[in-house]
Amino acid sequence: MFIEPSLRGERRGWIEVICGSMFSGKTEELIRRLKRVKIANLKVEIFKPAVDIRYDEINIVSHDTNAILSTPIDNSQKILLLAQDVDVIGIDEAQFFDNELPNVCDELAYRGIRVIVAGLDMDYTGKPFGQMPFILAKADYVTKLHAICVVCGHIANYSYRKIPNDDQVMLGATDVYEPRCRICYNK
Ligand SMILES: Nc1ncnc2c1ncn2[C@@H]1O[C@H](COP(=O)(O)OP(=O)(O)O)[C@@H](O)[C@H]1O
Ligand SMILES: Cc1cn([C@H]2C[C@H](O)[C@@H](COP(=O)(O)O)O2)c(=O)[nH]c1=O
Ligand SMILES: [Zn+2]
Repeated sequence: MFIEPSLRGERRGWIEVICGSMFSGKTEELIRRLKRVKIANLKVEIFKPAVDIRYDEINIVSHDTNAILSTPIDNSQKILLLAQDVDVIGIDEAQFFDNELPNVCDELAYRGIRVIVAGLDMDYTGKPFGQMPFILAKADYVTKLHAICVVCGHIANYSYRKIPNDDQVMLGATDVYEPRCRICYNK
């Protein structure tokens, strides 16, 4: 389990990334960390891409229906504007953000802010998704989570798309995707 360094005392920012396949628990882990931030009475702002309306337009919602309030935004630069006087920033579904997100995360960390980013490391074809590889490269801490393969029960790190559609972005949950291990994904 990730144990957070203290934000008390000398002000130092950093970037944490939570990645993995769909259903691996990224959103639950993000919510867990953000709830602890609130318990510590630190000031937090939480963002998600406005396109992510799968379960809710405003809240971040996990597959297990855990939820936390967020601000939907259509441009990563808005995070810099809205991050005045905060201690911690949370960002979900980072793979959907624009190319500036890695620089935005860097800038926030240099301002002394703890930045927690959750997102898919790979798309349904197994390719790195959006800006995630660049944020992973810049991260101070990386947590890679795994789902359970629905075919064989081993750990899964691929998101298998069940529906024929070549678009990289296709919102959905169990209606469209299932987590699979390396072997079952390639069958
Ligand atoms: N095949 C699976 N493997 C693991 N968890 C699953 C699976 N199918 C459904 N779940 C549920 O998904 C939850 C994780 O949801 P969530 O945090 O939203 O994941 P992610 O953000 O990585 O897609 C688990 O706690 C579990 O209840
Ligand atoms: C693999 C893959 C996923 N998506 C979409 C499907 C969901 O709406 C999100 C991922 O949500 P989760 O919190 O990780 O379960 O991304 C996509 O658009 N393209 C893909 O290749
Ligand atoms: Zn498998």
